[in-house]
Amino acid sequence: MSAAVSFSLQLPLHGPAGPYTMQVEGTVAAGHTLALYGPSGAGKTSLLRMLCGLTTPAAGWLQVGDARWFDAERQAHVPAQARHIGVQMQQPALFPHLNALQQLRFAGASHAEAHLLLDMMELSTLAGSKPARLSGGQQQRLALARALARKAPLLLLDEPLSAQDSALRLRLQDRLREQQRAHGFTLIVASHEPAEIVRLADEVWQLDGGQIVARGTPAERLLQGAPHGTVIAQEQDGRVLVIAIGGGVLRMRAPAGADCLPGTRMAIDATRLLP
Ligand SMILES: Nc1ncnc2c1ncn2[C@@H]1O[C@H](COP(=O)(O)OP(=O)(O)OP(=O)(O)O)[C@@H](O)[C@H]1O
Repeated sequence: MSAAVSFSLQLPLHGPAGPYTMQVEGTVAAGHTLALYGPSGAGKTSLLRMLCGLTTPAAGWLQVGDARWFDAERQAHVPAQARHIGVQMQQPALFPHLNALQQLRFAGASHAEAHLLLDMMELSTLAGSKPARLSGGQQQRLALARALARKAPLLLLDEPLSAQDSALRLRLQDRLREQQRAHGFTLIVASHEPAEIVRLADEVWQLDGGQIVARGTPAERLLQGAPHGTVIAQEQDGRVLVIAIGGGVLRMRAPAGADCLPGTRMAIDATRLLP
C-alpha cells in the first residue's frame, strides 16, 4: 500500500537574513524513500509540514496517489487530520494521559500490532508507561511506532532517530526498512546524517535556502567523488566519523587529537570500526 507524491509548492519564510519564498517541486515514486538533506534552516521541516497539512502553502498543488490534497487555484485543502499519513515530527507530541500501548491503539493499531510495534522499538517493558515517565529517546521511538501504527501509504519523518545511540539507530534503520518492504509505504525522511541517508534512501534531495539545489541517489549526492577514506560527516560531537569507502560508508571512532573535519582523508583503523 503506497502512494506516489507530486507537488509544486510555495511558502513565504522568514530566515535570519529576512523574508524569502520557499519554492519546491518534485515527484516521489510510490514505495520509494526520499531523504531531505541540508543545513539547519534549509526548509526540510517546512516542506514536511506542507505535505502533512500542518502548514498551508501560499501557492501550488499537492497530489498524493489519486487525491488532490492541496490546490491553491481550486481553493482545495484537505486538513491534516483527513490525510491518511503516518507522521513523526521533531517534537514527539504524545498524549500525556495515554500510556505507550494506548498511544498506538489510538493511532489505529490492534492490540497485537501495538505490542509488535513496541517490541520493534525496544519499548515492550514500557507498554504501561505514560510519556512523562519516558526518556527523550524512548518518546522519540514511541512517536515513530505511532507513525507506523497508522498503516498509511505515506510516512513523513523529521529526523526520526536523532535521539538514539548509534547501535540502536542502526537496528531501527534496519527495522524501518523491513517495515517498508512488508507494507510498501512511500517514505519521506528529513535527516542530517549521510550514513543514515545512505542506509535508508533511494533518492536524496539537497535543500538550501528553501530551494532544492541538487537531486540524485545517496551514492551520487553524498559519496560520488569522495575518494576512499574521505570523512564525509562527523557524528556524536566529532567522536564518530562517517567515512566513504568505494561507494559505501563505514563508521569509525575518531582517533584522539586528529584533524577529522569532513573532507579529510583518514587511514582506516580496523580496531576503531563501529557496527
Ligand atoms: N512558521 C514560519 N514562518 C516563517 N518562517 C519560518 C516558519 N517556520 C520556520 N521558518 C523559517 O524557515 C526556514 C526553514 O526552517 P525549517 O524548520 O524548515 O528548516 P530545517 O531545514 O527543517 O532545519 P533543521 O534542520 O534545523 O530542523 C528557517 O529560516 C526558519 O527560520
